[in-house]
Amino acid sequence: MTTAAILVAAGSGTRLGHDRPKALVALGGVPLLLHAARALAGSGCVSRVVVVAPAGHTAAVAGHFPDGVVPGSAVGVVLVPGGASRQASVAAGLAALDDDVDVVLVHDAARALATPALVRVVETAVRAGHAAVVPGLPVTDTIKEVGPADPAGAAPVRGTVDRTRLRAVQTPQGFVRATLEAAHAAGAARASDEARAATDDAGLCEALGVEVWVVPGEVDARKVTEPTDLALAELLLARRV
Ligand SMILES: Nc1ccn([C@@H]2O[C@H](COP(=O)(O)OP(=O)(O)OP(=O)(O)O)[C@@H](O)[C@H]2O)c(=O)n1
Ligand SMILES: C[C@](O)(CO)[C@H](O)COP(=O)(O)O
Repeated sequence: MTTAAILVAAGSGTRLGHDRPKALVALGGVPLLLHAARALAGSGCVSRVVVVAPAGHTAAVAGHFPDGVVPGSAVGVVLVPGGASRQASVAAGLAALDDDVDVVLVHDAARALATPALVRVVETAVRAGHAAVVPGLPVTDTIKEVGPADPAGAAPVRGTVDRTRLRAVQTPQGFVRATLEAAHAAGAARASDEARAATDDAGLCEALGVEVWVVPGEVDARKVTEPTDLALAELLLARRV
């Protein structure tokens, strides 16, 4: 029984707007991807991490993992270059897993402050018998379904969704390896086109008819997408020390 993690870090970070790929942007002086890798290693349940690096930046990424391990741990790191979409990057990570791995956690470098405790909760739920597990939080805004927007950008409301039935899902997402591989194989045609690619791995499993389970997520696992998210992450990090 071996659990490995795929840490997807190959995105460009267009919405964050920095001069380097988002995963290499510093949070409290440490790159996002290193925060995320430390949480995976610190969970105690992850034996290896496959880091999916931005094309053209593999040397910079490797520099953060001297001796081929997550710093401060004995958890080995393998580096692979990413793809055109998040889905393609996860597929590249899947292809690099060792044969003994039976459970896979897929984690966004952009969710840098997800805690080791959350990693354990997800992994435990998979080991307990759920083939696909995602962390999620209740939605706090009222959600409207809308029609096409007019030229000024205003869109007509088509309805109000029952938010008690909704969850905003996070990573790490956990899977029985064979389930995740089957889901990626079935959805492979979508991976090269960002517009058609799955936005998360659980979605690929759902498309295959696999039941996906949600466990409680955490505020700290919020995704760094835009500059205000990075500012908020700095506050969350400062609160920890
Ligand atoms: N081709 C891609 C695209 C995304 N990701 C990773 O998937 C996670 C979630 O993606 P997102 O937050 O959307 O990152 P970016 O694609 O970099 O953001 P943007 O859309 O603003 O460019 C990130 O850790 C990102 O590095 C990846 O590995 N490969
Ligand atoms: C996987 C994810 O973080 C779950 O919420 C999310 O779907 C990533 O989406 P993005 O469009 O790649 O940021």
